[in-house]
Amino acid sequence: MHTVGETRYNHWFDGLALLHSFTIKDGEVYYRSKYLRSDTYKANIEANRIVVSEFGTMAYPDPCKNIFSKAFSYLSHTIPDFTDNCLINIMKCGEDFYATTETNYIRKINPQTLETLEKVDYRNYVAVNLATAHPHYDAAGNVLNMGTAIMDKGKTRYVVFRIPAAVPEDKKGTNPLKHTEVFCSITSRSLLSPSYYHSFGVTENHIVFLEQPFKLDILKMSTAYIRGVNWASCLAFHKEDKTYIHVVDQRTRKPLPTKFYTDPMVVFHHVNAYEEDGCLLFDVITYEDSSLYELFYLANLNQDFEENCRPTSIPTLRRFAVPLSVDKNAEVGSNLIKLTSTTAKALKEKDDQVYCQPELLYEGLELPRINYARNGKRYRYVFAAEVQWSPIPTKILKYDVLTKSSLKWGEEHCWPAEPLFVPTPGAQDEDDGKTPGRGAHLPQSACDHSSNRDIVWEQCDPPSPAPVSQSWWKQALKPRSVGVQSSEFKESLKAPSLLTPTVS
Ligand SMILES: CC1=C(/C=C/C(C)=C/C=C/C(C)=C/C=O)C(C)(C)CCC1
Ligand SMILES: [Fe+2]
Repeated sequence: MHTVGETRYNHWFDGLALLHSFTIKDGEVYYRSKYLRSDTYKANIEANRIVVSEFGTMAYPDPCKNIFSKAFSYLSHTIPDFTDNCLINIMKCGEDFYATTETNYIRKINPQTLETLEKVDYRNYVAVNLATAHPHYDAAGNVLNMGTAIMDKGKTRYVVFRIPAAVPEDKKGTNPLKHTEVFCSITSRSLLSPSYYHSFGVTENHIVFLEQPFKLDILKMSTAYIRGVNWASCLAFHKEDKTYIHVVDQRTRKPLPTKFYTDPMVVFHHVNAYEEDGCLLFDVITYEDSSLYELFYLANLNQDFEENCRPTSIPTLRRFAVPLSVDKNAEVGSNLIKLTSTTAKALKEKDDQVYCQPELLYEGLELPRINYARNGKRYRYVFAAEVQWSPIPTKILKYDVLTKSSLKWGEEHCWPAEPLFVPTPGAQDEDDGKTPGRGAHLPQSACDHSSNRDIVWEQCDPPSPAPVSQSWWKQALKPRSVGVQSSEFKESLKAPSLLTPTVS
């Protein structure tokens, strides 16, 4: 919902959350939807205008009656209380389902009726101010998620936390969130400008976290209300910085000692990650800058995109490879990746640094999904929305990372959303997601050009060569300087705590 009364949100990531439910049964699909009755929704509807700030829209509570309450209402926002408009994803915790966004709030929902239930503040269970809407699950259903603890006990950290699927026998009936534990944490390079991240990767033994130069400016955030600017303006891409690749060993819960890094980039979605012959490979959708967020201002979306809003970088699937153990005596400049399955490189540098150069897999895709049974493992298929020079997808894509071929589906007057892969119960093949009885016995492979149930997949040309703007390789040739901790970082250590997460 992008308008409330006479007011209108500015950005696509602001709209009031709408829950969707699809039930696929006996060859039919049943659909229902309902607005999430968040506190934000209720306050807006009651005031008949937008009164709670979202990512791209700064809003103020009901007009204040007098100067004192006005001053109070500004001051009370010095520590921002974020929105509970959980518009990004659905998370399963034990038997419970939650609608999620990236703030400290999640909302329990009834998956059958789509009713909105309790509002949960992550900060009651783990000290985080923000958390991703893309948690991971292990085979037992335990949740692994990441959040940022801003200036907590003098430090800003990226915290990996685990919510168990089941509670201990003697605590039966209690909420699994009460048993949340910190799995590990990574100290942010900067106290006042931690990286923004939308997802992270896991393999069977490791966790991959990209500390990218797309950063939140905490000082800007803490003064955003007074300055009347939105949260989006507190995010900035620092093209002069590097992207640090943190790899945590799940067995020791400690980051690997080698400093892995790559060129500056922006990543929203990790597709998958896995281990192969002593290397960790991870596939991500990369951008050269943060222009994606600018594209999604509704004012831009109302115009003719192709004409006015060409993104400066298109979403590109890239594969990175990181060696899990680095020989200290390896020659500087040597490639530590000996795999034949990828052209991604990891170049040894001095001072325990390794520069990673990815392999380009495919250009023009977003909202990636996989068969989640393959998460953290070797896999073959990416299901995604195809996005070329317009952010509105018109096709879904099935990309085969092994053969590097792809199939596309599109139909006139159809605009696909994020494709969700639902495996056939008991399926053996990774891409077996067919409804039994409706062509389920046809062979399944990326080379299958034939009619796939009612869906006609179209075989596609191999990806076109990278356009000139995709300057990864050129940049890779430039000399790279070793990162130093900025004076801002040292200064910030003296600053008082602005956002203190609470744990009870
Ligand atoms: C409200 C709010 C935030 C919201 C972010 C959102 C809503 C991001 C959505 C991202 C999507 C949908 C990405 C898709 O690739 C921040 C910046 C975390 C911090 C400040 C408060
Ligand atoms: Fe996402």
